[in-house]
Amino acid sequence: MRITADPTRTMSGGGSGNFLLVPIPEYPVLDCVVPNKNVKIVVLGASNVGKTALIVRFLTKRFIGDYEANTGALYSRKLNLEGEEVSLQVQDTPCVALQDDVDGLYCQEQINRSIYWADGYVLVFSITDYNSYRTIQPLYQHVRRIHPSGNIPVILVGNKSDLLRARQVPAEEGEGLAASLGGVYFEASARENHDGVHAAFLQLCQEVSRALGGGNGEKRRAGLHLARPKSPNMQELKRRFRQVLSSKVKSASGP
Ligand SMILES: Nc1nc2c(ncn2[C@@H]2O[C@H](COP(=O)(O)OP(=O)(O)OP(=O)(O)O)[C@@H](O)[C@H]2O)c(=O)[nH]1
Repeated sequence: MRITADPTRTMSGGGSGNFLLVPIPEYPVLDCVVPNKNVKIVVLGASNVGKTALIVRFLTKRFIGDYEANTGALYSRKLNLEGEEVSLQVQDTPCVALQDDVDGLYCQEQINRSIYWADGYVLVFSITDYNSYRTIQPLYQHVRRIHPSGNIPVILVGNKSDLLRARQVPAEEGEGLAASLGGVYFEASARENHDGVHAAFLQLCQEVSRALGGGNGEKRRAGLHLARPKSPNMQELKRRFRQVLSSKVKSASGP
């Protein structure tokens, strides 16, 4: 099935250029009128750390206060990376949790599929929640088990940096952990700052794009044609658009 952008679902964010937030076409991706390089990233972390808020902030430049617990929406937009236009897909995921009784991680099958599907990983914890920080190392090991060989482009995001007084994770611990994972550490606030969030996602997108090399379309793993993760919930997407648009109208008509 080929899906072109529906104007009612397309937004032009000031300065964000070429903005698209549309359902991902079923297949074949290469039939679509989109750039021939496809950057696929997945956002992972414990409950309530701000995964959805970070994605929405990156894609819309907005912070929308409350979200329903997410079931894993997939977002798409075009992005200009170092002069090259690429198609970016960002997969939101339900939370992961540490298991108390065993040395491991509770991770839904849906998340495993997203990890397998993705080329780059945003690992998120909240600087106000040490337990969310503790999930990162096992989470990274989990990603490694799914991709046992090769380079894993990863960034570590300590979110909620606006809540400094509630900080439980020192910045040095975040930096140290990121270094041990071979990634860069970003402290960000989805609530208060678009630039930090943008810088973090951009760093990962560039890394993935370089790893994909010459833009010849989908990276294949061992020749497999991988199923993409679950389709986005259209009602949920429409609801978020209504939220964004109504806040736009409010801010335009405000004092
Ligand atoms: N103060 C502050 N609150 C934030 C920030 N980012 C997200 N939040 C809030 O944290 C709560 C959780 O945000 P979500 O984006 O739903 O977090 P999530 O990780 O997707 O949550 P799950 O659906 O449980 O996996 C919401 O109430 C957000 O408004 C931030 O940077 N600062």
